Amino acid sequence: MFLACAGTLVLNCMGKLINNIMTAVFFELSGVLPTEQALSLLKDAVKKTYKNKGDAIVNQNIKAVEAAIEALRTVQYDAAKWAAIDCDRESFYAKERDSEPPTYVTDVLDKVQTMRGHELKVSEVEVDGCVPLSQTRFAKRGVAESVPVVDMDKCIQCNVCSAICPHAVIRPFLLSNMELQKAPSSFDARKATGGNTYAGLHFRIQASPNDCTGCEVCTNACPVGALSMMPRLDTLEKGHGANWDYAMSVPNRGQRFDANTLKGSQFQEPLLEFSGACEGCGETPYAKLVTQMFGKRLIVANATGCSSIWGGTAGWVPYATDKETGKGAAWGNSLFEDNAEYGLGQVIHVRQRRRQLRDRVEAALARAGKAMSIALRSLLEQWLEFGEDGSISERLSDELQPLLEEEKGKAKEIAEIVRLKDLFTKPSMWMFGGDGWANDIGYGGIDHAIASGNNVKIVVLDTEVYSNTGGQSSKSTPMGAVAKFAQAGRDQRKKDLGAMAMAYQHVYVASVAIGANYKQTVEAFAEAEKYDGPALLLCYAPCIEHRFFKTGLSAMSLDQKDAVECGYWPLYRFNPRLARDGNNPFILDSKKVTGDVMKFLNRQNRYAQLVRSSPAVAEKLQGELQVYLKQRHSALREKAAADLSKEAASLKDGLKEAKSAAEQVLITFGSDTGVTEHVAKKFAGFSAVGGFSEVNCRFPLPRVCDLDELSDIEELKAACAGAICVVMCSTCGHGDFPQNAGLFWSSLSAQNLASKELSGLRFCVFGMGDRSYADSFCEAAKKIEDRMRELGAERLLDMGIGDDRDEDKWETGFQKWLPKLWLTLKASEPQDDGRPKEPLFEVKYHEMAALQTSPLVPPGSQLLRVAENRRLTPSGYERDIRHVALSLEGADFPFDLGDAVAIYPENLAKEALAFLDLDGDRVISVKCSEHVSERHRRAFERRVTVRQVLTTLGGTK
Ligand SMILES: Cc1cc2nc3c(=O)[nH]c(=O)nc-3n(C[C@H](O)[C@H](O)[C@H](O)COP(=O)(O)O)c2cc1C
Repeated sequence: MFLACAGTLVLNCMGKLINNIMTAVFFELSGVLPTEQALSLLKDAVKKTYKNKGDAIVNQNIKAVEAAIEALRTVQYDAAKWAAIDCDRESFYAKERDSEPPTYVTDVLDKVQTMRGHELKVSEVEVDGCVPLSQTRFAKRGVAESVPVVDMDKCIQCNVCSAICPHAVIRPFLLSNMELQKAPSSFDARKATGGNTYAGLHFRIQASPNDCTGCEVCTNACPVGALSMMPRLDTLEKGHGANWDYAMSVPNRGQRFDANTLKGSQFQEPLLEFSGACEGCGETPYAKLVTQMFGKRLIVANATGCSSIWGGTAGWVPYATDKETGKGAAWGNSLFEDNAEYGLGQVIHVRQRRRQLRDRVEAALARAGKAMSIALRSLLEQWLEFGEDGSISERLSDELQPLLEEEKGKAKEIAEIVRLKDLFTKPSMWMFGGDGWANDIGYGGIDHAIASGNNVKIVVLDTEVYSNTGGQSSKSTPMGAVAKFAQAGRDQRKKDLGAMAMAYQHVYVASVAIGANYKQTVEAFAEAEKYDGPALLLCYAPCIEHRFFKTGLSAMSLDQKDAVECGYWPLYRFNPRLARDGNNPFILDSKKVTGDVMKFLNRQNRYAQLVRSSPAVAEKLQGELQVYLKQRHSALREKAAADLSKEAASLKDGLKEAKSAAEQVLITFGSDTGVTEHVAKKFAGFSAVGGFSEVNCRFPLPRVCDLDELSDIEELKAACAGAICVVMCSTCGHGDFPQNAGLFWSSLSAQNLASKELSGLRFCVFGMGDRSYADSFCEAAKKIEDRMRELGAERLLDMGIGDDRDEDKWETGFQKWLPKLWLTLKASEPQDDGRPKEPLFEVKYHEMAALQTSPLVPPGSQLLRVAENRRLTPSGYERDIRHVALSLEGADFPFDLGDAVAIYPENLAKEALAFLDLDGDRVISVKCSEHVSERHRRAFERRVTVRQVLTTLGGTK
């Protein structure tokens, strides 16, 4: 006789009760105690353990104990064969691996995994405490009962499922035509949407059945219900394992996209994957996001706590290296009480060594500049200038490494630089830890680190309790919650770490909840990294210790949303940089409280159990908590407005007369290649001639944002309250929405919106397009206008149209529409007062030899070779019609029917140089003002020659 059928029981529905099921089975089979006595003791233990969770949970566990014994069945087996089974990796789990693992996995981890750890030799284990990365991708635990499967007909390609997945097991993939043709038959993909950057690509969401934990977080977070759960074994049968393996073999195209956006970040390879965190963990999505945004130059100092356990469980390490470049996150763990000092030490160490490198580079250029090749000299000079920008430094470092290696023998000064070459890339240095670390045990260190003004970036994964050690209360545990050491409900307010850090005034602080607002989270991480100084990110992380009724952590993202909506968890960003420019540094991102706090609290047993055990205490503490939350929200609202009103006092005075009749305006744009964005900003510039402190400002400074920033309908309504909304939108693809308007359109077109959802909202639309796209001419703008009207919004003005085919392109239609718009806004037309405006570009000359110039290509594009350029019309004929053939040789350039190729003509620089009397070989660097678009700014990330600017960048301004 052998084991029981408890496995069937587990699969049938009792997976979450596995502990008690297996304990019951153990006593029955082992005979340690008479079964009846053992079961009676076990049931007593169940009652004691779960009494605070309520009768339903107690009864469920007792039922599981009884059912386990009833489900026991005898299985006949051959004892000799059983004893001879070789529990090695081939027969165990390795068959699921899609590629050959490194020797550390086969020689060390597999032995541990298959209970042969005793065979390990000391020499096989790393002696210095370092272990190789990227191990978990070979673990293939296959623990989920069910895993998510996508319905590509419903998927809107928003990448939310991937962003919220705690284990990086569900990801978006982009494939070329050829790659799609080679894909397995069940690999269902759709044309990638979102504008030019996606041209010719196909999109699919795919989960890895053998890495997924089955938490269902993604299924619940999907805004359109495109994901459903399917038994794992069925998905394997239907080819989803093969789909995943195939998707992973396709080149990653992340470099085409901006990692500092929600959608773009999810196309970057996550360098934290398949960790052993609890299913539905609320912490890991934040750490994973950091690896996607900055992973290739990331250094993490991790405090002890959950994040050090899922982050570095010996020996399966979930931090990984990038498959293509081998670069990845460097991660180290220190104690609770000294992690901030550990991280600060690293920051200071790197800063000092980089200063040393800078000195050496300067010395080498001064003393050995002549010995160097022009290319090396120019790259070193560029590094001196741009090396403090993380991503530019990474690119320069890649270009520098081979040259330094080649030329290190030329002079001892060059050889000295080589010793520090790992520091050409500016690392992105972060500290991770939980609320116990940040608020209690490590607080002294954190305070010291942020007060020092150093560039420390601190992520607090706030589960509001010591999760890893079993749920002890921390200073972050809110009033009224039950935790160990606070069994009668915590009677103190949660420590306001954010307020304490903001009091310093020089610390960037953000409070985020990824499932509530993905965009705000990504923005906060991007701003924190960019900020030259300390940053503190408070991240709301639902945890098993919150003990959610019914849903468990499957509703992790929805819980975050509810927490924000009811005012339990505020979303804000405090950016001292804004104050330097005279603006209010505090932005409250969760302006409105709409949800019910009590409903939110009562879904979690940490609050509900107090209601059962001590109703009077619960009423008192939860009442006080509600009062506090209200007070805090109004204080945050005031903070967001009050400072501004101070800053704006002069503006208001000046505005009194001039703009008393003028309307507030919100300008929002959808733009693919930047033209509409330019028009929107130009219009905003007209509106606020001279800027914020200018008395002649024509009406209150308008907010300008892209449409996706308003993709939450509530946000749209709030932003338009009391203002006129001017929507400017182009059409791309063939009737598609621009890439920064797709999410907006998904929300606006949702069928579940009330018929008068937008009543009271006043708006007008300016569409940009090309009438040669006859049937889809300005389709996106038209759709927006129709839908807003359908939802009860009031259109104030007929749609304006900017047509590429008009004489002055969009300008023709815009100039006709503009006077009507001024009238609508009750504002006089702007007069050019002739005063100088803030310069858009600042140009600096450099005394250096000519640069080796490669053609400048607009970001997101690839350069193709012109294979043929032949005039088709006779030379005397007025029209110059040509046959141009482009070579696709060696380009990762999937090409689909209907896609577009842009030809960027070169200016005749010779004439321009002569006209402007400039030396084309002079080297310049260009600093762009904030009003220059990101796209154009990126063109000036490196030094260029005057000729280059006039030849290829002439269209920039
Ligand atoms: C690849 C591509 C596809 C386009 N598709 C359309 C279209 O379907 N309908 C339309 O009216 N205009 C279309 N246009 C024209 C653009 O809307 C127009 O050039 C506009 O000024 C671009 O503005 P933007 O840079 O802000 O996106 C397309 C342009 C490109 C480059």
